[in-house]
Amino acid sequence: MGSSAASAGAESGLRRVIKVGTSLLRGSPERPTAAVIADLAASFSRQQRQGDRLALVTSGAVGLGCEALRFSKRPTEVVALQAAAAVGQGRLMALYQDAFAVRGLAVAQVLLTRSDLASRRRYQNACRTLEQLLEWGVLPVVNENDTLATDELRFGDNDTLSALVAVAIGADELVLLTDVDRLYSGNPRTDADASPIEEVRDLAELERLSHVAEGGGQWGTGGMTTKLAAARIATSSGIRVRLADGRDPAVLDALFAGEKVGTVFQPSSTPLADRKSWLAHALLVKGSVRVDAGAERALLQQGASLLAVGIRAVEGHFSRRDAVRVLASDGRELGRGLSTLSSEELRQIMGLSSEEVRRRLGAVGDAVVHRDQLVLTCLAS
Ligand SMILES: Nc1ncnc2c1ncn2[C@@H]1O[C@H](COP(=O)(O)OP(=O)(O)O)[C@@H](O)[C@H]1O
Ligand SMILES: N[C@@H](CCC(=O)OP(=O)(O)O)C(=O)O
Repeated sequence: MGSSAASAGAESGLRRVIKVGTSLLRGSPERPTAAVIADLAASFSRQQRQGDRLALVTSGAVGLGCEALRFSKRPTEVVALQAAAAVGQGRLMALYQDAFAVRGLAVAQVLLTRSDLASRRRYQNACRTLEQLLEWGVLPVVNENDTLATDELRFGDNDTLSALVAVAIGADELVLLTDVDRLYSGNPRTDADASPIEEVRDLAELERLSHVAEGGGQWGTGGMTTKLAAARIATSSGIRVRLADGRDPAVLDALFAGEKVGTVFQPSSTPLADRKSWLAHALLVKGSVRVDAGAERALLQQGASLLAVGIRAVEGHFSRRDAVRVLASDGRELGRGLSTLSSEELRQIMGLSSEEVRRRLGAVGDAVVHRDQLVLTCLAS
């Protein structure tokens, strides 16, 4: 995020986002939820004193709601999940408030929906609020606004949300705490031969590993699949990701001390800038445009804007300023960006020269997707 970069420069410590999954926050008879949170508070307060700026992304609203309602398993209907989250979110915050107060730390509830982050104005607003909390030394405790998020606009899991929060605050590191000690070559619960993976060096290696990820347990939602998606978002934005076992109360201190635990995903050496990262990851894509070989060359080799003359097909229904995928003629994704024209307008003018476009549509700019509003996702490494 623009403003965070400047203020982050003056800090002595690191900016870190720690995501705590449902699998941990459900607790166990030996280590109930309150004990998990008390351990987090102890580690957080030590690290804040070292100069780090920390934000927490927490799951657990549905899990704690289900516990309060004495449900034996997670409901599957969205409305029941939303109502359970409404029961659990207040309980979750009360636990954080109490445990962090013991350590002298104030906490702030931040509830976000996917559409908040997909609108640039609301995204920047959220960034500013998070920045203010960090400056005050107050811990943002972020969760998805489960009760309000509509089905098609839900993250559902908090892994993706945590990566976007890490991008939003200009974090150096994203820590994913879960109930498995690291990434394996297969789900260790079902595959006895799965071998541990300690380091994922770049995005190409991450892509090659995508097949190893499976879903999670009874209470977690995304499993390893969404953790790898989160790692892709964060590392392509220059943020190191560490996946570690939150069942171990000493794990955060070890991570903060720089010890090798869990799996580390190294950040890209050519990270996307803030705006491009937002275009690549936060947007809700409404449709796509397919371009010819000449347009593909102009976009990839010259960094040009996309003009109507290179568009061969338009898919979906979208309005001016909506996000679209830019596809090669064979369907490969080249990039994502904001379209200056609606799908209906584009269908009238695709393949036409800029002069002809103006004759038909009046005073519109040459670029259908301006290069400043376009990120070439196919070049990310
Ligand atoms: N390749 C893999 N390596 C490690 N864990 C995996 C893998 N594939 C699937 N998993 C599962 O992912 C689970 C963690 O995800 P999840 O239950 O969603 O946790 P959380 O609630 O912390 O997000 C682990 O318990 C493990 O069973
Ligand atoms: N927002 C939801 C989180 C959903 C969830 O289970 O996420 P995760 O811990 O990533 O599997 C909640 O608070 O229950």
